[in-house]
Amino acid sequence: MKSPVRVTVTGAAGQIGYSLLFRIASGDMLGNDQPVILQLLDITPAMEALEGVRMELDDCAFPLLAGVTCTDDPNAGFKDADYALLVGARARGPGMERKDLLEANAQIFSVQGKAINDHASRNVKVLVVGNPANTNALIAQRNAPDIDPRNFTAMMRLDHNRAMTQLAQKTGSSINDISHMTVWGNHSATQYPDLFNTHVGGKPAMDQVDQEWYETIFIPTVQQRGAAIIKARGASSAASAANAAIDHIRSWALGTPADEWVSMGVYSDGSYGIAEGLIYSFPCRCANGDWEIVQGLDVGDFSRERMRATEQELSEERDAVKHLLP
Ligand SMILES: NC(=O)c1ccc[n+]([C@@H]2O[C@H](COP(=O)([O-])OP(=O)(O)OC[C@H]3O[C@@H](n4cnc5c(N)ncnc54)[C@H](O)[C@@H]3O)[C@@H](O)[C@H]2O)c1
Ligand SMILES: O=C(O)C[C@H](O)C(=O)O
Repeated sequence: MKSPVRVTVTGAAGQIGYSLLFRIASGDMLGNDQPVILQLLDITPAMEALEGVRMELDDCAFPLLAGVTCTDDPNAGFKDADYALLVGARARGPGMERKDLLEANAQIFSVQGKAINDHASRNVKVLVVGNPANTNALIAQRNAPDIDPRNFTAMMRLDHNRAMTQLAQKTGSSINDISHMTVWGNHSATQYPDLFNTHVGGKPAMDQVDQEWYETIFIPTVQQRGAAIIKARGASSAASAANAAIDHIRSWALGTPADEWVSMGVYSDGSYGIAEGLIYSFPCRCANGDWEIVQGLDVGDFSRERMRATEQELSEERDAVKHLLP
């Protein structure tokens, strides 16, 4: 049996937390041979509810769960963390864009970035889920100067999974037939789900759908899916968000299949002409606990324009929080 790894989850008493923790503890995220210690962080008024979640975790008698701590202190919450899932933040309501949350949530990520810098493992893998996820990841990363910036990522896997299903349903195929999906940019309404390199049943997706559906149905449906769920449920996506967080960390830690990639919000190194240092979603291959941006994909004028628009939005978000970026 491997020795346990420490997984910090913030906002652990919230909606996503409730769908996420039990799957981490059951081995869905890191494999069924990897014991975990859960370090649950939330704010002081949520401590009683969090205690209830801990009681339920106990009551599952998970063989892989080697310990659970609950705290409202970020310094304790991130102590020696090997993985950190930053979920805790306000969620948007109807009629809001995710960037409307910047002011309410940005401070959380500067405090937590500093706590990660001071207390987490030097190899900690950080996934930011709380919105606006990419810019919150940038804030955390910039407040953790002693950690490799590549270790800070933002969740785009929900968008990636949404795009896979929309395409499978349109083409009457199984999700297992879809490969090489890419969602570029920001987890926002400017994100660009790109089918030009995607395959359905091993053949180019764009030969199997028409351009009009792609432009007027597919792209807006994926871009607006979060809002559609808020409208229908009266609350933002939770189980599918937790599932995407599991998928993101699992790919990063355990690798992507040969010749396949996933979409991850990662530190831009200037690939595809995207400004260095933004947390931008690229197609990524993962192996040996590391990720790399897939190079050399076909990017025509249609794609280039949309990749730039979402980059521009991320630059504006970055400028809006520059007081929090050391
Ligand atoms: N990136 C994505 O794809 C994606 C998908 C779904 C939701 N989200 C975002 O995830 C976040 C959480 O969503 P939810 O539905 O679980 O919300 P929720 O309101 O149910 O839970 C949020 C939890 O965070 C806690 N929290 C607030 N401030 C905190 C702090 N400083 N430290 C630790 N915990 C803190 C709250 O007390 C609460 O328990 C929201 O910002 C939402 O918009 C992102
Ligand atoms: O849309 C939201 O605000 C929640 C989440 O980011 C989502 O995409 O479902």
